[in-house]
Amino acid sequence: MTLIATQSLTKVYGGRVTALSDLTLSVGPGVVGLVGANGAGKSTLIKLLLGLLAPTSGSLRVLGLDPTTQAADVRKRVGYMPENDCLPPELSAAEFVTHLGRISGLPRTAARERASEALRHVGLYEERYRQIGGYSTGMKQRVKLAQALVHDPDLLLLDEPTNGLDPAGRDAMLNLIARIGSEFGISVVVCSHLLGEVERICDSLIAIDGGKLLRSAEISTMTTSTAVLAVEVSEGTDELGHRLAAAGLPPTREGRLLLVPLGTDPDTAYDTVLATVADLDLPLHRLEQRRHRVAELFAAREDA
Ligand SMILES: Nc1ncnc2c1ncn2[C@@H]1O[C@H](COP(=O)(O)OP(=O)(O)OP(=O)(O)O)[C@@H](O)[C@H]1O
Repeated sequence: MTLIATQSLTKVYGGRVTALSDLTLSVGPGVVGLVGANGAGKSTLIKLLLGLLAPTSGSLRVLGLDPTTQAADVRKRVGYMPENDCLPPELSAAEFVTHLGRISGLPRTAARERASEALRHVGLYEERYRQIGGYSTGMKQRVKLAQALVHDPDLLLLDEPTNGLDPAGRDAMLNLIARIGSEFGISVVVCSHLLGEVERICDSLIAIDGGKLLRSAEISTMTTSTAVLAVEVSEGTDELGHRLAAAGLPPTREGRLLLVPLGTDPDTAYDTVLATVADLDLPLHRLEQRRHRVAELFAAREDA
């Protein structure tokens, strides 16, 4: 099932600044990380998906709808958490989220109930009648998340939800987003300039750079295909390296470790390593499987 599809999507601001260039991508259900450096074009893409901006050229679909001509329908089914602080300090969270529920078309009582529910989900139920102006940054981010959830959307677009949070606050926010994805079955696109931060909660990643698609893939395929076996022997490291290379498993050296690519048949590779160590009668000190972190894969690609 495709939730978001873009075809050669291009956005040029004021005839001069190309924010997105010929972007073609397809997003399925789950928690999807949209990562890229500041200025990569993430916010622009989100605004196009919501119909807040019109593309310069190309086309896009969100839940099968065209945001350029069906923006109101898109926004009924999509929740949006903007990057910037946009909260009225004098209102309570309950008033504000109820108000946005009303704007989304909910009747008064339903809006109030849904607002309480959304604020409960984000952990602000107890504090919901306090003025937002007195909230911490973490609490304000949660109010922004609650207002995106109030109308029970099918898809959430979250623009830098961890902005301004300390490490503990970032962790809590990411856990909350992961929970929304798994418990409520809502698909989530979460924008971040910190790849290492979002990768742990995402099912797939889309990386953009300078408005162009860098890479789009499921996290599992990115990590498993590049797993390595780290082998450390107390002596005979060079000899073991040569023998493994001759056996079709050329390792790379990292200090005292040999990193052996496990490739597409990890069981056979594992057996070959063990057999070679035994054959050479070397004292095996360490043998562990390592997964690359996704950030390392992107870095490796950029170096290539
Ligand atoms: N309204 C605008 N007018 C002109 N240029 C713009 C406008 N909005 C964004 N840009 C430019 O478009 C490019 C992409 O910006 P965008 O905000 O989409 O990136 P981003 O990846 O979301 O970055 P950030 O995380 O810093 O917001 C940048 O060069 C930015 O300066």
